[in-house]
Amino acid sequence: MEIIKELKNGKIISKKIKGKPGKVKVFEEVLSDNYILINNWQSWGPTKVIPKDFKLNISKEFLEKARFSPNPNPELLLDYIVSDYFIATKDKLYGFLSSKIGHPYFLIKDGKIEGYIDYFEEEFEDYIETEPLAVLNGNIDILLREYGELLRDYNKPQFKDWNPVGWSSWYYYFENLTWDDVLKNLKLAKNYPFEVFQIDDSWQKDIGDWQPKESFPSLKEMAGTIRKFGFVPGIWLAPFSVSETSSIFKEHKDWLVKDDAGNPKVAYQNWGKNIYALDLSNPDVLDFIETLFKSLKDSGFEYFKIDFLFAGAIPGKRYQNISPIRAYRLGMEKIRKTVSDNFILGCGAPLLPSIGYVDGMRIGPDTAPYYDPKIPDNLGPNAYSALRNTITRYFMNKKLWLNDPDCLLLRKTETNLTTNQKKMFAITAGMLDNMILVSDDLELELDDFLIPTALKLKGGEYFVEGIMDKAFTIYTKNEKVGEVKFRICLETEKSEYYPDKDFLKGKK
Ligand SMILES: OC[C@@]12C[C@@H]1[C@H](Oc1cc(F)cc(F)c1)[C@H](O)[C@@H](O)[C@H]2O
Repeated sequence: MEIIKELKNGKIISKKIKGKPGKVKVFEEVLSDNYILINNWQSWGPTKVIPKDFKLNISKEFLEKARFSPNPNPELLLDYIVSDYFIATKDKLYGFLSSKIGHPYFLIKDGKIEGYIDYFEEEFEDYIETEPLAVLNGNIDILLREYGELLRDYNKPQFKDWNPVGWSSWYYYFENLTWDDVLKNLKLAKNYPFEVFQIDDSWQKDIGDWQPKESFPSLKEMAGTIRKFGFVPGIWLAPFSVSETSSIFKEHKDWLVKDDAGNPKVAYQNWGKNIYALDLSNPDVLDFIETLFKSLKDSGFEYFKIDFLFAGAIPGKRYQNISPIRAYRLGMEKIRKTVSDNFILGCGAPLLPSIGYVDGMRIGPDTAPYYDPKIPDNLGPNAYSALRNTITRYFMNKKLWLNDPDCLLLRKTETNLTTNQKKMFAITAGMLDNMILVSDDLELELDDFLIPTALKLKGGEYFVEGIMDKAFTIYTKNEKVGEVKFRICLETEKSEYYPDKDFLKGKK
């Protein structure tokens, strides 16, 4: 039985289901255009415009390593154009309003847009209402903003109104960060308007063994030192991931998501290892998560970048026969409750299932010291695709969470980024009121005029026009700069801003 709620420019559809529905088809409509805006389920995946006959060219080798990173049903990517949560054309938007139990997605099949919700193996004794689907008609630029409002109003997320500015170690030091590097950058960071100083992947014994490795001090000393320099102590971890070499893997295989044969299931490969997923439906695992975050908080950390979160939502056998999405949200709820007054940045995270559990959300692939529109979207690092997602997912900002576009890389050496590419990123992130994080060795010479440039543009009302065109026009209005318009073409790297303002040109 279908439930329909009429809107001024469309409708919201849901239905009642029970039993073991598995993959439920809830919608289909002839595809009325040659170009579609598609979306990926998690932080690092693309939101982008493609022709309707686009070939994803996802290889089996890629899927062997990435596993569930690109999709909870990765095999679909071999045969179809898949779009998670929402899909659009220039005058229609089809968008699910939640992913609390099922995973909603679209396939392009035989010239049609088909909408599905995957409830995996979960069984429902009583009727449940399906994840609602909004079907909207109008100009896509307006519809995206409206979809963001519908998502906000349906999910009603609470998140901090603190829009952090800070430093992160990853994009210069990667896993080679030493404690001396931390101390050096802490001293230099005092010359910048940073509030947060975040240590990224490098400090830990192993993925799953969240104690400092020998060359780092205790967690208490790490956080205390950062605080002593006047910054909010931030730390990275991948809380739902367990590496094959970790003590958890050796001692608690019962805590892991299993395959049909009852063996631990590889969620993805990284760090040269097989990485497994914690079963968040298991009360003992939730106790582990609570103890972990309580100890990080008690050590003095106040900002948590929680990464590779998709691992918590992989399909497989669990302690309770609930959907992977429901299990994931149990884990996220536990983290949110344990560090409720601290800042949580989601990363590598399934987007809709994370609404309400994070304060900030990485909304694009990793940035990189290169900008290349020709690199195919494989969730890999690229300043071009990070900037593209910053624009195409702008409508989520300050409705669902604070958008984290990933870090500004401002160094003039050890990079292939031009000042113009850095400027495009900084101006866009500022105008769209995103989190502003820098990741460089602060001892290097930086195009650091872009930090006050971005900060001056923040805090306003904003809108993006031309989301499906070759060039975007970003509008911002705030009391510091008045009204600024920024026309940007990512492929040609041509951009113009109106009115011409000195601070945009590198004059302090
Ligand atoms: O291990 C630390 C690290 C790299 C990981 C993560 O970025 C990734 C992004 C990917 F697409 C794939 C992957 F394996 C990692 C995350 O997005 C980065 O910011 C940084 O924290």
